[in-house]
Amino acid sequence: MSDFSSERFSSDNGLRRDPRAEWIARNRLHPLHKDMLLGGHAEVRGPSGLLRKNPHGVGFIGPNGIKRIDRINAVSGAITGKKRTTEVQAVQLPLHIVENPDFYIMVVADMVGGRLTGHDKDILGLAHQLVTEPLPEKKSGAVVLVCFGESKETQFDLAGVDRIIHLAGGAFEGFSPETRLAALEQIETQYQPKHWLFPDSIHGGTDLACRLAARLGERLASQAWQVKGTQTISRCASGSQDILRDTPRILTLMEECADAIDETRHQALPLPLESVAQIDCRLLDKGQIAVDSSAVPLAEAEFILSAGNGIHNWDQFHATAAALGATEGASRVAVDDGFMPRDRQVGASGTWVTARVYLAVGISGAIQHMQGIGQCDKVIAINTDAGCDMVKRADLAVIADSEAILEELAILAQQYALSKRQEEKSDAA
Ligand SMILES: Cc1cc2nc3c(=O)[nH]c(=O)nc-3n(C[C@H](O)[C@H](O)[C@H](O)COP(=O)(O)OP(=O)(O)OC[C@H]3O[C@@H](n4cnc5c(N)ncnc54)[C@H](O)[C@@H]3O)c2cc1C
Repeated sequence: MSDFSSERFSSDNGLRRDPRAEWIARNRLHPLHKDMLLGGHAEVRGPSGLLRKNPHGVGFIGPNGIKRIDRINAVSGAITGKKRTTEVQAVQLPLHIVENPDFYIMVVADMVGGRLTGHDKDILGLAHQLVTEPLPEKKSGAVVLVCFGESKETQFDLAGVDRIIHLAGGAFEGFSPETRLAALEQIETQYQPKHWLFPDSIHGGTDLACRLAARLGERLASQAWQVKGTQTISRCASGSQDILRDTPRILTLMEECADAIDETRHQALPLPLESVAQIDCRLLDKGQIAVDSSAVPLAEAEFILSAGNGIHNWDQFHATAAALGATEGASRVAVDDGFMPRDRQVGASGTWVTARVYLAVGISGAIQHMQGIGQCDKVIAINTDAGCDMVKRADLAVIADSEAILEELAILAQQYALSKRQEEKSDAA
């Protein structure tokens, strides 16, 4: 593997130029050109011997003093995969340390599908605004994430989590508001948080916030979208009016109430919690039931089958999505051509998705599309072009005609469903 340094030291410690590295840096079409830029080389010595600054390179410090980091998965992801981006961020961002916090702000996250949602991240951003608000005495606060059930999140540190209380295990899985409330009461007793922040959402945030407020005998602010110190603005009258009120201790917050954290890393240290009291639950979660996958909003879908310009048989695409139980997505071209509705568009000008599996069929991987799938766990590409950006980004790629692969997929899904039904029948017998 080549060493991409354009400068080397000679035996007498004088600076020696590497003409090959300089040539690669100048030649955009060279296969190693992008690796060189991503290697953190913000400066390259030009042919005249002058140092040339590369404003697009990771690590370049702009005129405003801000260091450029690789924040979108699309560019680096297309070349080196998602992991590379994570590494770059982890190295570049300064660590925010809270030694001995005087107070805590609790953020109770929805964690849909076991990962922080965009909504959760906005609230973590708002929690940091509340922490840094000027206080009469010089006090330091920490943002604590409280989350329940299985977690698949790997980037708590990048989302602004100073401390974390993670309650997993049978009692906290699924719909378990009574045990979760008992845990929140325990946290209240142990840490007396300055604020409790919840997502104003149908995923459990609003429900849990109302239960906690009722249990503590406090009034909460619901649908809050701006919190400025002692004053909070909440939406009311079906979203047609705002009301200004004093900031209470418990708030349910709307999406985009603040910017998510993206300039710092945080410690995400576990915060100890004494054992939660056993309670007799009157609610019993008997598991999930199948829903119509086509009715699931894209932003919440766990498994997306996405169609691009490489789909030529749309009936087959819809049938395969139904057989796989996948939510349908699309590239902008598929939407603009009228094959898919606008609310199914994935990407910069569509929906940013966070699926566990994103299956891109006949999608080339334009930057605008890649921006929308940056948070997906696993990307699978089906494409006839082995060199396209979607194939480079994908964790698994199938280089073949979309129609042939979708046909096989539909057959396999039907066979699986049939064998499941037969198993159930024999179990019942
Ligand atoms: C301001 C702006 C905003 C935009 N926002 C978005 C956005 O939000 N979302 C978005 O998606 N785009 C967006 N775009 C458009 C984007 O730039 C691309 O044009 C678009 O994503 C391309 O869609 P595509 O990959 O489906 O089509 P194409 O680029 O045409 O790619 C089709 C792919 O299908 C493959 N293919 C062809 N035939 C087959 C076959 N039989 N089997 C398998 N594979 C096949 C080809 O190899 C190719 O890779 C935006 C553009 C602009 C300018």
